[in-house]
Amino acid sequence: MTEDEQKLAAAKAAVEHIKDGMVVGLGTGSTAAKMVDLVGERVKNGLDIIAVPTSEATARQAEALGIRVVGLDEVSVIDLTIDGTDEVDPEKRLIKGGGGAHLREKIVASLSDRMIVIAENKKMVGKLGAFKLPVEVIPFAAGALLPKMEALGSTPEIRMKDGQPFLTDEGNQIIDCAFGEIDDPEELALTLSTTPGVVEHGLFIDYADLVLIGTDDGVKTFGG
Ligand SMILES: O=C(CO)[C@H](O)[C@H](O)COP(=O)(O)O
Repeated sequence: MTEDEQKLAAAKAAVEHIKDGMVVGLGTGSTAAKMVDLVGERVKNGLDIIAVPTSEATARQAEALGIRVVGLDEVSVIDLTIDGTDEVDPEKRLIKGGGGAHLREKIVASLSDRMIVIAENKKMVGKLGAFKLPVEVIPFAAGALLPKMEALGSTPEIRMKDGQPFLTDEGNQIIDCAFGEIDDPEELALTLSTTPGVVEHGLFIDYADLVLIGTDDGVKTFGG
């Protein structure tokens, strides 16, 4: 199975959890995009749901597929959010934000009754940190935060796009922090969350309920 096929298999398994009447959070990224396509097919076949997208890109995709999209202020509860990940460890802790959408993704996930994470096999890791941890910061503080990220044990770099700092949907910048291995994700998450200028980091701890991993031997699940 190619990585794309593994992503699709995980996305298919996740979409089966969506039922009529649900408010569904739609993640961001290439795996989430496959899931959104599948949701679009089900909507065309009569599925009645409301969707809360986690990025402008996902909103555009969902709208083009005829999925009813609303903002957070229009729903009182999100029943289920389905999103991709950059890494997931055996305790269902995640690194997200490779696509730069982790701020909205975390807000939507935090307001959801349930989060299903979908990914291809290589995203499953024993220890988080090989993927550079994305840290969203306000542009005013970006340069000043680089030494702080270094002091935490990482090699930080400001994410660039077309020769300019990459800007998130909220107009912030991202510092990608290469840790190699993160020994204590909870402690790092707390430190980052209490650092002035940091808007949100890509560590998702206690967010994922069910993880669906596409593998050559079918979709592996852990959690519930
Ligand atoms: O967190 C994310 C975006 O901010 C994505 O879910 C993550 O980067 C995985 O993306 P992909 O499915 O393209 O590998």
